[in-house]
Amino acid sequence: MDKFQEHLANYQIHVKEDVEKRVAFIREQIDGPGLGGAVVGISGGIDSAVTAALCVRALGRERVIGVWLPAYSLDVHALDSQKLADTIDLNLVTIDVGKAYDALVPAIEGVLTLDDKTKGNTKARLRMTALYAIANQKGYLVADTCNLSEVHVGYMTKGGDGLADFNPVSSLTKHEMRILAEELGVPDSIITKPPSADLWEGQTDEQEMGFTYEDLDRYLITGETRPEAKERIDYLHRISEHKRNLMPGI
Ligand SMILES: Nc1ncnc2c1ncn2[C@@H]1O[C@H](COP(=O)(O)OP(=O)(O)OC[C@H]2O[C@@H]([n+]3cccc(C(=O)O)c3)[C@H](O)[C@@H]2O)[C@@H](O)[C@H]1O
Ligand SMILES: Nc1ncnc2c1ncn2[C@@H]1O[C@H](COP(=O)(O)OP(=O)(O)OP(=O)(O)O)[C@@H](O)[C@H]1O
Ligand SMILES: [Mg+2]
Repeated sequence: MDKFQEHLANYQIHVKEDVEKRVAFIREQIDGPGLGGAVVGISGGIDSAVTAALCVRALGRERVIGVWLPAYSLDVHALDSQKLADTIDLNLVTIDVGKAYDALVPAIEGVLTLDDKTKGNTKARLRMTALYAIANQKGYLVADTCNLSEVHVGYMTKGGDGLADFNPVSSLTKHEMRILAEELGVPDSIITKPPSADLWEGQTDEQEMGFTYEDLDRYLITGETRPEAKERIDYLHRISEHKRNLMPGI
């Protein structure tokens, strides 16, 4: 077993304690300021599944709202979101942001043409708007789902999935998320699905980032990885500093 595998095996041994630590953190975030509960965007992917499962464990079904927010999203993700809700007893609602997207994009394109990435980021920022409307109205907090691997390279939309009120998974690499997902009873189809932002057709995280989660997580856990991957990870980390330290001011 190499250093990376040893680290993951050790995480597996301590995963139950880790669940308790994260559940306590969520209770502190919500009950500390006397708030009502948490709202989580549910995409059918593993990061939101783990985040929602932790929130339900911490707060109970009545104080967590999961929101499926389709905008030309794939059916497979809708099915997985429902499967997750049935499995972890999550109160799941749907808000279609497709119509808002269809109205907003042509209005912006009256000024300038948007490429697929910018349009995709616009979807993510519309989702943020819907989640905050719920949190605002109910006195809830928005849960962030970005894991350590994504945050390290800035693989999230600024003001979209990169904006929330607290994050119960921010110290976990993607590989640790998979171990935690199994512990929390997240359905297998969600755990084994290739990670995707689903912001445009055919998008996958690893293809867009230009390295694998194994390359990235090995680097985060051991400090070493393939030289070509290291160069690109360091580059993405450098240019995404502004997403980890929001709004410098003077
Ligand atoms: N140096 C700087 N200082 C301060 N602000 C700076 C900046 N450079 C750019 N910015 C600002 O940041 C903006 C660019 O950031 P942003 O809007 O995020 O856009 P960008 O980083 O170009 O794209 C977001 C990336 O995250 C991926 N993503 C998004 C959502 C979910 C997931 C997923 O894993 O599921 C992945 C998406 O596929 C894409 O590759 C610029 O328009 C500018 O406003
Ligand atoms: N269709 C959607 N409905 C609701 N929330 C969404 C949707 N798409 C994305 N999100 C939100 O944006 C977050 C970021 O997406 P991301 O793809 O990184 O995570 P994920 O889908 O949970 O896991 P994975 O990385 O394995 O795809 C999601 O966790 C979720 O909170
Ligand atoms: Mg996803």
